[in-house]
Amino acid sequence: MVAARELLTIALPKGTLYQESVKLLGLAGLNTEGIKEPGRQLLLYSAEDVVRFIICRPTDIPTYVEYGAADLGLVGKDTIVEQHKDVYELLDLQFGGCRFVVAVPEGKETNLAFWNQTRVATKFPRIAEEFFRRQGMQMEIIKLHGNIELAPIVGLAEMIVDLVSTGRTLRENKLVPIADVLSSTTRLIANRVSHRLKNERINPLVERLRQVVEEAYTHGSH
Ligand SMILES: Nc1ncnc2c1ncn2[C@@H]1O[C@H](COP(=O)(O)OP(=O)(O)OP(=O)(O)O)[C@@H](O)[C@H]1O
Ligand SMILES: O=P(O)(O)OC[C@H]1O[C@H](OP(=O)(O)OP(=O)(O)O)[C@H](O)[C@@H]1O
Repeated sequence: MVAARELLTIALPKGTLYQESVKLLGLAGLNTEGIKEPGRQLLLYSAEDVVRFIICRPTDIPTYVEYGAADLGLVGKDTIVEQHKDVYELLDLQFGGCRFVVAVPEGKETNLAFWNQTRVATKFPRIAEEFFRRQGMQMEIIKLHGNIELAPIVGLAEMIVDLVSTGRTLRENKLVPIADVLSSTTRLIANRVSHRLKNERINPLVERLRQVVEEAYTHGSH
């Protein structure tokens, strides 16, 4: 008798990373028809694969995975570093690439050390704090939840630490990068217990994903 496959729960990030996450899982052999256009549904089930998908905010993915509400999750490295949750990072999926920079208004001093003991606005306070500690700088970190570029324009902070992808937002708000903080791509993370107990389900999927990513990378589709 063939043993029934254990249910695998995968947390997917809403937003920027969603479509590419679904595409990658599809290429790795999962039936993703039901999750391509999820509408307002937050929990979807693929009976064929014995997989359940949780659709949540990117910032919440490490929490779902740490507590085991999801066995696996796809999320940006930036979020993993910022959240510092106890999860196991399995694979670099190599899409959703972006970098974090320190930026100041155009025409202002570009030597980072000059800005010691000033205010920096960011959505990622831990990433910023660790960066400035390594630089030997003491900054007042102001946590915001979005539209970070506004802060130096209206005098809330002297500088920002924020994500740059195309560079358009910085340019349109007349800000220039003066230091690199972190590079980020999407990672596959696992709950530590699931990784041990559900290895028969997780390992083959990880291997298929690894092949898909390697092929995509070799053929330059990312
Ligand atoms: N141009 C980009 N803008 C935003 N995020 C990007 C971009 N390029 C890649 N990313 C990656 O996508 C992740 C999620 O970004 P997204 O904007 O979809 O979420 P969010 O609205 O910031 O969600 P939350 O508020 O839950 O963090 C980022 O943490 C980053 O790893
Ligand atoms: O270099 P670009 O391609 O212009 O992308 C960078 C922008 O994208 C992100 O913002 P997002 O749209 O996620 O909104 P937010 O500011 O509310 O986080 C980030 O915070 C920048 O503002």
